[in-house]
Amino acid sequence: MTAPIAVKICGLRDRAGIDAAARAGARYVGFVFFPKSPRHLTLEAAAPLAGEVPVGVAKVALTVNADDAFLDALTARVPLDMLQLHGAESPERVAEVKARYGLPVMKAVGVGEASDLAALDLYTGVADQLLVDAKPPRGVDLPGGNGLAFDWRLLAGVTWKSPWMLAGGLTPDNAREAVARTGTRQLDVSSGVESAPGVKDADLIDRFVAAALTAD
Ligand SMILES: O=C(O)c1ccccc1N[C@@H]1O[C@H](COP(=O)(O)O)[C@@H](O)[C@H]1O
Repeated sequence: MTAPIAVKICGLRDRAGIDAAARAGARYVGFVFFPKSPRHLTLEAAAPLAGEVPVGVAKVALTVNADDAFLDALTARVPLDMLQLHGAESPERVAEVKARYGLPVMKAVGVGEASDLAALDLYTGVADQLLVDAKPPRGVDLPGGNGLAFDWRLLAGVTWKSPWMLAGGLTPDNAREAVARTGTRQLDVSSGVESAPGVKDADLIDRFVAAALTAD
């Protein structure tokens, strides 16, 4: 049986964004803990926000090469359902984080060309989920959240044993095409549902989720 399509809205920073994502039918909401990002949240800001997320919507914390001290503080203060590791974390580090915090881990891998896909195999069976994102262009500081897509044709005929999400440059206008071209059952979006960097737009969130959920 084909899994139903699930949507993650990442980079939420306020109650209005959480409400919009939950109302639209998102399955996951993401909070970014990376100071260089326009979507960065402090632990102090994130804790009450995470507490507002309705039951049934998974709260995902995105970190980039975070050390144990930060993850200890994050997991102690913010109620979470999943950790998203979006840096250069090795498979060993993913396994360590999973064991230490007892939370499911999603590992992001940047894809720009066919040879990048091999890295995803290293995390299959180690991470609970894979996140197949666009590789950032050279010189760009953010490892994700750049609103750029990769060539989805690279995924033709590719499958992984672990559940996976597609990310990178998704928008309300290309969500259906992304599902059709890649066969993904999970979509992760940030920039494509914003009116400005870090500012989520309820109408775009609505349109994105509606497009994704009716993509079949
Ligand atoms: O959103 C960010 O600011 C961010 C910062 C650091 C790492 C990842 C980040 N976002 C993730 O990137 C992808 C794609 O985002 P976009 O839709 O292309 O803007 C997504 O997984 C976000 O969770």
